[in-house]
Amino acid sequence: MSNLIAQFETDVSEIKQFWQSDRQKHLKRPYSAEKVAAMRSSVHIDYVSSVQGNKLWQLLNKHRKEGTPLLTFGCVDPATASQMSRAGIEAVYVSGGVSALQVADEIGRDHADYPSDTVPKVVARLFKSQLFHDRRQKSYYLGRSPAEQAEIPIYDYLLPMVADGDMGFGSVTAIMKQTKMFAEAGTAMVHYDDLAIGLKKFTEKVGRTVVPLSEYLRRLTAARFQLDVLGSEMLLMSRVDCYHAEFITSVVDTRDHKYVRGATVAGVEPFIRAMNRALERGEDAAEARSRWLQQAKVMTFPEAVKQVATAEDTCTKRAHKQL
Ligand SMILES: C[C@](O)(C(=O)O)[C@H](CC(=O)O)C(=O)O
Ligand SMILES: [Mg+2]
Repeated sequence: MSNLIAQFETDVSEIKQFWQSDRQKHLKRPYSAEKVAAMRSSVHIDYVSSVQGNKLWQLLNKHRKEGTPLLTFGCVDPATASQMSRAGIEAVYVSGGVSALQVADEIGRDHADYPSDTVPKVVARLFKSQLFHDRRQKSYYLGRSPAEQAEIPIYDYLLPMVADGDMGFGSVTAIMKQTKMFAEAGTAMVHYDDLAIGLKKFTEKVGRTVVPLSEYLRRLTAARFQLDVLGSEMLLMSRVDCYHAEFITSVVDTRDHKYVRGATVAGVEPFIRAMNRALERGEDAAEARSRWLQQAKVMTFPEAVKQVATAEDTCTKRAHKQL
C-alpha cells in the first residue's frame, strides 16, 4: 500500500471520528469524509483558529447555561483590542463595515466592495498584537518579585475574534479561499450571510436583497468543507439577513416561496416600471416605493389564497388530501 493510501485512510478515520464529537455530530454534511481526506495536504498543519474557536465555543456555552449574552463591539486596531482585554470584554468583533471605513485602501460605506482579504488581514494583524501583549505580560510578570506579582492584574489578551465574512465575495471557490484566510489568521468564528453579491447595504438602508436558500446553503457548505479539509475548529456562524429583506435575486428555490410576496391587484403597474417612472420625474424613491406597495397589495401566496378561498374550498382541499 502506498504512503498516499495509508495517509488517506488515516485521515478518513480521523475525520469520521471528529464528526462524531459533541460539537460536530448534529451537523449534516452533503459530502463524505473521503472527499475531504482526498483534498487534505500531506503535511499536518495545526491552525490556531482551532484553539480560538474552542475557546469561544466554551465561552458561548457558559453564557448559554447562565442565560447571559456575550457582549462586545467592533474593533479593527490593536490598541483598542488590548484595551478591550483590560476592560474585561470577552471577545472581539471584527466588522466588515468598520473595516470598510477604517482600513480598506479605498474608504467607503458598508457595501462589502473591498477586497476579500481585507477582514482576514485585519484579524491577522489583531492576532499578532494579541500574541505580543500576551508575551509581554508574561515576561514582565515573571521578571517581578513574588510581592510585586501579587499586585499585578493578569489580563486575557487572546480574546477570541468573531469576524465578518459578509457574503463570501464570490461563489464556492472564493468562499473557500476566504475561509482559509480566516482560519490561518487566528479567527475564532466567521459569519457568512445570505445577501446578494454587490447589493450589500448598511443595515439601516432599504432594499436589502438576498439570494435563494439553495445558494446560501452552498456558501455555508463551501465554508464548512474548507474547514474540514483544513481540520480547523473555527466556528461558522450563519448570519441571515433575510429579516426585513425586500428583494430576492431569484425564486428558483421552492423553499423560499412561502416568504415571497407579490402583487395581488390585477393590472397594477410592474414595480420596476413604476420606480423608473418616478425616478424620471425626480420623485422621492422611498415615497414611490411605498405608494406602489400600497397599490399592489403585496402578499405571500398562502395569504392571497386565504383571502379568496371559501370554507367550501378549504373542505374540498382537505377532502382531496384525505383521498
Ligand atoms: C455588523 C455588521 O456586519 C458590520 O459589518 O459591522 C454590519 C453592520 C451594519 O450594516 O449595520 C451588518 O449588519 O452587516
Ligand atoms: Mg458587516
